[in-house]
Amino acid sequence: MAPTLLDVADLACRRGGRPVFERLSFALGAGELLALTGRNGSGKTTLLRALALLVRPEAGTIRWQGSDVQDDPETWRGRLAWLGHLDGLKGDLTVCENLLGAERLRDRPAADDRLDLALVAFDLNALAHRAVRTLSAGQRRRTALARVLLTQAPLWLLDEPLNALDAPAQQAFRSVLQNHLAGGGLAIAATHADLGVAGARTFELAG
Ligand SMILES: Nc1ncnc2c1ncn2[C@@H]1O[C@H](COP(=O)(O)OP(=O)(O)OP(=O)(O)O)[C@@H](O)[C@H]1O
Repeated sequence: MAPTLLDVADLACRRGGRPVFERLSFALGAGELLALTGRNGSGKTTLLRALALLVRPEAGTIRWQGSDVQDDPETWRGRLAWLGHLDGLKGDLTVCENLLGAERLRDRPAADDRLDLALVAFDLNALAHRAVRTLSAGQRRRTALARVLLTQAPLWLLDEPLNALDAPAQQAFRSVLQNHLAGGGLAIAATHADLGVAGARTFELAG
């Protein structure tokens, strides 16, 4: 097993006043993928949101290389790429503008070659200058995944990444994810389907 980078210990979260999970612990190292499984409502999204500091845990710690991420939320957010249920894209902007805008927000303008690679990886070249509101659900999902790739963040948090993707797009996603892991990246993905990535570990939330 790779040395631990992300260490989650005794995490507990409540939503709407009800406990979702408690005493949840796991560790993840470079090159590892954790697939979060479990029934509807078992807490997969809640766990991803807690890791992204979008939901405040009731108890427990999230450490990156030994430091509590709550001590420096800004730096922690810079280490994450987030793909939610909703794609989080701006409908009036084009595919390219969405990708470049997200990187500008991170204060890391994307070089043209990295943008091209992200567009090619998800077969988006022909759609690059289309407004996102004119795209299909799968095309929007591919755009959101291209944005994840563009971040070059070490930890990817992905909520149902295969949603709306056709078979070629699912294959493109697998290959991008495998490259990310091979380069020492980490990923945590909530999923109801087999991600199809060899060596993935599974963490089942009991609900
Ligand atoms: N904003 C909210 N307010 C109150 N309760 C919430 C809220 N969001 C989620 N919950 C509750 O928290 C629990 C966990 O929800 P969560 O979305 O994390 O589950 P999930 O495993 O991702 O489900 P699914 O497989 O349906 O996507 C559920 O019981 C849900 O009803």
